[in-house]
Amino acid sequence: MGFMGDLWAQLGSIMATFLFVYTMSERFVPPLFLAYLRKYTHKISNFLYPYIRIHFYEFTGERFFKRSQAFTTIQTYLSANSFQRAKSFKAEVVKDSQTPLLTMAENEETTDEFQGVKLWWSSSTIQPNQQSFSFYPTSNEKRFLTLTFHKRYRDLITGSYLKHVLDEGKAIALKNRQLKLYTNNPSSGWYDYKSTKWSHTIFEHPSTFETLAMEPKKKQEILNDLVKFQNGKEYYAKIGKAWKRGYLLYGPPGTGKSSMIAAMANFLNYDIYDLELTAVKENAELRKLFIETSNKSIMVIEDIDCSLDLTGQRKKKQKKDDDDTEAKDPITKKAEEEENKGSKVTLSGLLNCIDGIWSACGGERIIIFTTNFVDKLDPALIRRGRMDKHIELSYCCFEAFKVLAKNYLGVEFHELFPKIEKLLEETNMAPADVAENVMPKSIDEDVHTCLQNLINALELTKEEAKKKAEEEEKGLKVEKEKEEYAQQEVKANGKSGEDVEENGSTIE
Ligand SMILES: Nc1ncnc2c1ncn2[C@@H]1O[C@H](COP(=O)(O)OP(=O)(O)OP(=O)(O)O)[C@@H](O)[C@H]1O
Ligand SMILES: [Mg+2]
Repeated sequence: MGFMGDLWAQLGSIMATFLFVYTMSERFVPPLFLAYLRKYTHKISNFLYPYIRIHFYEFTGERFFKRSQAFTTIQTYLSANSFQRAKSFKAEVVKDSQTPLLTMAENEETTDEFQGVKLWWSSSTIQPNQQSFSFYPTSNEKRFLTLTFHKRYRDLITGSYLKHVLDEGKAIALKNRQLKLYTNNPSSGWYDYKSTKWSHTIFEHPSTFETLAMEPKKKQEILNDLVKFQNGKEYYAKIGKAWKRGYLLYGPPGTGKSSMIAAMANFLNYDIYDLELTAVKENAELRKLFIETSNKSIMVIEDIDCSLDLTGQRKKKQKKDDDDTEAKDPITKKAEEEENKGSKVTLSGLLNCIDGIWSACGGERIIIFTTNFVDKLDPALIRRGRMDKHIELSYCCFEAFKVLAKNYLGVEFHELFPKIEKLLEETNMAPADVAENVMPKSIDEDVHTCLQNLINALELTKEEAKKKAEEEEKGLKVEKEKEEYAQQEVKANGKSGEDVEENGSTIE
């Protein structure tokens, strides 16, 4: 840093002298001669300052909306490589609160070497023009990193070195990567350029595919699918398809849909974006949210059937058009206006984000919908190509129970297993309920007691289901009888009616 600082100070005064001479000459020297002078001034300044500088800003894009990935990656690279040379760092705690991650502090400089070539990196901040004085740092500071190198190495640096920095930075980031769980912020707070559309917290869900209770064959199939997707960069490029995949998880409550999403994130090492659709006001906002997501991520829309009236919206609109001609009373009108004030995200807006042109910004993304009622969804939403794989998570089978027994009780076999197997075949119980029944409730409960608790619960559920079925059958029987009775009455009345008519005509 000392070397560069001195060099620039000397160069500064030489440049100032040149500028002075140049300005004076503009007044007294003829234009032709001035053109020559300009050419040589440029050559001399190039000779005296033969360095190239490249700036990497923290926020890029129009109006600096988007956080630059290059900035973050370079920062990661520098934090790993400049520890010996820079003197001032900012510390940030990462994975499992082990050693903190150090990034170069503002206005700090460090050197790097690549294939025998020396380069300089510095970090700087531009303070915004402020009207009022404040003791506190402002949130509108613009940070950037500057790379300085001799122009002789232009090709080497812009070609190989920058690629090396970005690749290595990415690899380090992946190693230190801590999964994040993002949720969308209400759009009312989006308008500060630095404020983000997503808030995040550290994602530390313990669910994995080992702890997930389901048929081993089905589990393996899903794992294979995920691995194929993750390694499919070239394949997707070859077939001309955006590198993304949609999963629809459906099944009754407590069958492991959310647990499976967590297991997928842990398996793939992807962040989760939990999209709360009801907080999104319109399609344009939805698009902005999709753009702000990063690669290697899973976008989740839970309970899609409840999030929005996506299924009914098109029908409703049609109906509304029909109704428009009719006059509406003020109360109905007001209720409709209130309804429209909420989310205006439409089915086509959502479909457009999933597989329209917007989905092409970035790859390696998974989108997951969950629902308890698959039949309620619009077929357009879940057709293959959008939701490529439909996964049904169902009631607990014996294979799934064995996973739970191993996880919760540490047993792979027990004399009560055959009885449980039989009961599970005859009963519908969600894995969440099986898990709850199997879990020891106190330190005195041993494996046998826990399994017996499950058997009791299964027998109770079986009994209840039997009663319910009987009642339903009874209800159906009564309904049928009523219907038959009504039909007989109609028949009888019809006959007597005919008689009356006949009689009537005879009387006449
Ligand atoms: N297949 C499963 N394997 C392991 N644990 C499970 C499974 N299903 C449910 N559980 C347990 O039950 C709890 C609830 O499950 P989860 O939240 O994944 O269900 P869900 O299908 O998302 O339910 P909902 O439809 O109500 O959102 C989990 O915390 C987990 O402990
Ligand atoms: Mg769930």
